[in-house]
Amino acid sequence: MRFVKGHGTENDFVILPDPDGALDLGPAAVAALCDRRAGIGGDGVLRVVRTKLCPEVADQASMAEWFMDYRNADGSVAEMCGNGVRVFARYLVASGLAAPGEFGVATRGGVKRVRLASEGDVTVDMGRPRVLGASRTTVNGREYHGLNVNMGNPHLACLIDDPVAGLDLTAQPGFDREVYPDGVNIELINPVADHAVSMRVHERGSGETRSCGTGAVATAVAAAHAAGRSTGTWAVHVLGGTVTVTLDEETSYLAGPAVLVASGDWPAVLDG
Ligand SMILES: N[C@@H](CCC[C@H](N)C(=O)O)C(=O)O
Repeated sequence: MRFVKGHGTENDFVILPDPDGALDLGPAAVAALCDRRAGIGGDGVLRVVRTKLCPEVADQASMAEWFMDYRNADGSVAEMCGNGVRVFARYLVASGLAAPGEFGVATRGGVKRVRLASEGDVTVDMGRPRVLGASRTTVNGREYHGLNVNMGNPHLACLIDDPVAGLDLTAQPGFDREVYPDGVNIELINPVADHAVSMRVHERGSGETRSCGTGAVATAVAAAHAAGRSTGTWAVHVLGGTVTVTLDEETSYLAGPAVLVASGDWPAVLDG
């Protein structure tokens, strides 16, 4: 199996080209690939497969040739991955499967339009965030309150007073299972300037990651909400860099770097 490794602000992925849908990718194989000591290592897997070959998204085939089949590091399936779709687009262009410019990518959360040149930032139209009320989390015994934001996948975005730099997100934070029956991605946020925030994230299925694109949009939504706004552009500083989120009346945009760093075979095929 060929693989390519890439990341968006250090939210890192193993990309598996599978144009004809030949791979049988179970949770155990995904977890083995993502293992940082015994595998390649990653926060998730992006399988690259023709949309029309996948019954779960075949209705998107007329709008998007390629389906981003996203899996978390523990092998679970998620609806969307904002950094993943940007890295996926970078891979499509770099491998000649798509031309630079603007095109659609099929995801379990619907078609996402991406915009990129051969180099530079990748921007994705993330759709309209759905704000579903308030909820709370417990991190190392401290309770934090935040906004339930759905980006196709579930988020709890909490503005907090403690500096995010000092948080320990090693353990699974507590959350309300009635609000989030399928689990949740949890963002903890400090405003650092006007329209700029620092964010740490604990992702469903992957643990703490160094960035999360859907989480960055949820973060901007929570920051805007706290400021009594619904539109504007926010810089979201994460452990792996900075992404930019723009909210307008209709939709949201996520922009930032997306790079490919290596390729190889799994399991290793060695000469000699
Ligand atoms: N890192 C991603 C989100 C990946 C999916 C998430 N862990 C979930 O289970 O919903 C992003 O950049 O959005």
